[in-house]
Amino acid sequence: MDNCKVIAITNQKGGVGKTTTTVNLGVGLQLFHNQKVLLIDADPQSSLTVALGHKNPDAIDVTLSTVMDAVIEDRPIEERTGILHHDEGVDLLPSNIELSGMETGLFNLMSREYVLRNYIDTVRKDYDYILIDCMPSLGMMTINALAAADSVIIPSQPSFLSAKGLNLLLHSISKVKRSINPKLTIDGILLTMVDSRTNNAREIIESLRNTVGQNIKVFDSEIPHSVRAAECALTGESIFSHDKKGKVAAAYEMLTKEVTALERKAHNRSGHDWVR
Ligand SMILES: Nc1ncnc2c1ncn2[C@@H]1O[C@H](COP(=O)(O)OP(=O)(O)OP(=O)(O)O)[C@@H](O)[C@H]1O
Repeated sequence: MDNCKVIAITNQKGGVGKTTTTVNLGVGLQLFHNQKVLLIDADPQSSLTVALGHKNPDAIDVTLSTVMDAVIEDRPIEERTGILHHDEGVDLLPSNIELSGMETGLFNLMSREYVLRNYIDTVRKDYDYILIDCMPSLGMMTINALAAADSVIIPSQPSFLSAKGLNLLLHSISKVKRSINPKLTIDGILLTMVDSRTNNAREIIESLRNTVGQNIKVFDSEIPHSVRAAECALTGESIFSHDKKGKVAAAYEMLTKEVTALERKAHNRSGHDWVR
């Protein structure tokens, strides 16, 4: 057994802060908790790859689709194939447009849900955390991410957290849990781009915490809306480099504490079970 935790950062809605959360949670886990982190870009749009400074993903030869292809073809994967190192101490498995062809090809395979998981099994011994930045859909790549993950973090803007959207996502998660990955859990919903200047922002959040929060953890950390966060993707760095004293950096640092605390709880619980 290794100690690696694989987290899928997912929401079928686009533009809710999945990529920004993947970058800043990942770099924050390295920076504040000294964790070894791999970030996987599971979206052919490649926003994570771009956000970590690779302005032209299509020029990258070896990507997630290369290693998934090797799994499908049953070819051996050499250590660190395709993995790039970022200056801020995290590793990245990039993606580019080739991943969209891969997603279509998966449909004809027998064990199509397990391709990413089989790849991750070959690298998880090297990391404490693997974060998967999912694409904004509930298609086969996202199913692969959920099949490979130990848990899920759902970023959402408070005003976009519709009951319908959330139910759809929870339905997919529970389907994957039932049929292919019984250990899958939900770490929580992360409220992003919170704009405290709008009059009713607090009311919406309080009402969410009282309703959705009854069934699913809503992280205490709330990521504020800030132009400094949006700038990061353009400069290829995390908020901790770009604006380390700002409110977004503080919020993501707090999220790293909540996420690592979840691990300690799970650890204590399993120790307890073992004692019993
Ligand atoms: N806290 C924030 N404040 C202001 N802008 C933000 C914040 N977080 C993210 N953004 C910006 O909002 C946009 C969407 O964010 P991001 O790319 O992280 O979302 P996403 O869910 O990954 O999108 P997609 O579904 O397209 O992959 C980006 O332009 C990003 O820079």
